[in-house]
Amino acid sequence: QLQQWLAKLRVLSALPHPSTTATLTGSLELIADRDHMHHALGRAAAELGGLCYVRILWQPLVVVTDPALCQQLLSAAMDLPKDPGPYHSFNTLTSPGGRTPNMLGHTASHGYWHLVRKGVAGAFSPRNIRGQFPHVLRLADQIAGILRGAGPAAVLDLDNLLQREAMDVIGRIGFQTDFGALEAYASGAHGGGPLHVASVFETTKGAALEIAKRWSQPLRTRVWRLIPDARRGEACLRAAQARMRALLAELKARGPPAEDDASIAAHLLRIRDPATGRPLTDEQLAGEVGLMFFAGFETTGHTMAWALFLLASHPQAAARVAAELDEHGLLVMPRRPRPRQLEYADLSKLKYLGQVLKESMRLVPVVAGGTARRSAKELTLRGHRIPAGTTLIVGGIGLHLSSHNWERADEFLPERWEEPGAEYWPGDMCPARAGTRPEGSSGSTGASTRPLGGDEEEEEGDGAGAASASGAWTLVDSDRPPLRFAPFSQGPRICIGQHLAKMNATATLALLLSRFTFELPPELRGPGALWDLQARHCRQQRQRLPVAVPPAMCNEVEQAIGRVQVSQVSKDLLVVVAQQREVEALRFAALLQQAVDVVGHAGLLGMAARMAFNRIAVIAVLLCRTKADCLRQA
Ligand code: HEM
Repeated sequence: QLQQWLAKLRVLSALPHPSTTATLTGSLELIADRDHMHHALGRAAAELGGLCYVRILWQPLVVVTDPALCQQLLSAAMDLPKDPGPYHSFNTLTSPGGRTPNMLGHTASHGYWHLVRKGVAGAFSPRNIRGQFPHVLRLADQIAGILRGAGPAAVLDLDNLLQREAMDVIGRIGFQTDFGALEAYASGAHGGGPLHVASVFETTKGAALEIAKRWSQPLRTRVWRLIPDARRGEACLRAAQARMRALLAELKARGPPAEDDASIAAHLLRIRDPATGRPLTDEQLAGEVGLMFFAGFETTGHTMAWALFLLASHPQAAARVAAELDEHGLLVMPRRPRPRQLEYADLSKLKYLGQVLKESMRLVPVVAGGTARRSAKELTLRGHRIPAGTTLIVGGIGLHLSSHNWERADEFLPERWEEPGAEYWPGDMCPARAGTRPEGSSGSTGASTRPLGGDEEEEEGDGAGAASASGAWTLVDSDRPPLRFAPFSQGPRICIGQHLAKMNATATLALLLSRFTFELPPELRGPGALWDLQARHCRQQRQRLPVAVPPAMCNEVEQAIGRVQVSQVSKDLLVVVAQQREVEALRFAALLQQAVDVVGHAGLLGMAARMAFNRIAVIAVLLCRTKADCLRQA
């Protein structure tokens, strides 16, 4: 095995790779700094090109951000299976031990996956999503009520609120169930924060966070019994699985779904295996119920939070959104205190808001890791050999932030979307197509570019390579120009919830931005602010309303603060550091704590390690302070 592994590394090292690959850790630093991971991966893609090789610890990865290769690898024609490794932990969200893979984690794009994908496609059709618009509006209105009710002096966590809203939307549309996540917030049942009270939202967040930690800490799954934080994470996972089973029991207790029931649950319960006529087993159903729930709420919530953050840091763009809302009679103004109600048809008319949403999804794609694939056969890509069994990371953040794919790649420029076909790789950047710039949006078949709110044709499924209304498969048109914008991925395994996510995000942002303006505190303005920790201020029209939004993408602060709270070590000090953006100290302390947790719970040196940790954490914090007033607080 060692020989095979070394041989694989030798073959892969013919690909462009980072010059600073350490013998033991490889290029770990690329992902170790999670707050700046976006920049690091974007830079790596720009430096190394669209096809490169990186090793993270012992794991060799081929990272593909060349749009033409991404299109080819993710096409239905190529049918490249998913790599089971990265998806295993996601399966554990919905099934004990990850034994029953859900649709997302199914490696092959046929058989079970095809059955389920086709079976639920109707629930996500544009017509069905359009019918759910009033529910979304009601929930968005509930957030507005919370912002208003909190008053000008309150500090709110917008990212948390928006995730709650997305969760309630899925509860309503998916399962005709009220998860009450926003209600819990409004009634104060959320306690001191997302890690404290075991409501549906907190349990689910805790479970999702545990999965994220398992991704970034490979040994965690093996030693979880030794780490109190991991034990708590495991408890959240089990609680989340139990909730999914309880939800399924509730759904089944309602009896067979009515004919006109268009919910995701009804679609799942109607699925029959064509060969045996049997429905999905309870294990499979619980997995799919859980998947819909998990895949949709954090992604959509964070996406909305990032759009608000970017607008808050780009007042000119925010002013253009306000002008557009005003033009459509939707903006709250002194002369128009009660504007007309937002309608579904407005969503496609709010062109600039759509551009803002696209640009923030380009700049901060919440599924930053793209999709992981693994070929059973050796592949040849751009003349390079890729040995069988190599993990390929396709698309994701590098696709969106590489200067090979975009001009001024890391700037927030909603205006770039005014150009028709901006989502396609232009001919002059694309070696294989020099001079063949795509002709505007008319040729668009990319599902992620589909307009909202118009009179769309009914579409069962998802565009490129998706199941059509008849269930037949359309192959990706090989003449289609490659996409350089794919926040929902592409090909047959493209996100099934994209229409729902876009409708929810556009409607919620339109409603909130028609009533509030969001503003950053002065210390967070400036070019580097996007990539730093965020404590935000939001201004209600004519009155100040500070709102704190934690970093949506990586949960770094949430994790770090969570750990600090767990051990009661220097908690206040570290929270102050987090607020002041001295991330390094926080990360250092969190790392130390992880080490201490392992040692401490092995029963050896526990006390001594903890005492040492206290001291080192305090020193680290003091060393990292830059401002005199923070020193005083410390
Ligand atoms: C802004 C919000 C969202 C983003 C950015 C997003 C992104 C993605 C991406 C990139 C994938 C492919 C992942 C991979 O191949 O590893 C995916 C798959 C998936 N998403 Fe989403 N998603 C969002 C919202 C939703 C919602 C609201 C739902 C459902 C309620 C959902 C359900 C799914 C499912 C079931 C899959 C698996 C599809 C398959 O394998 O056939 N997503 N999503």
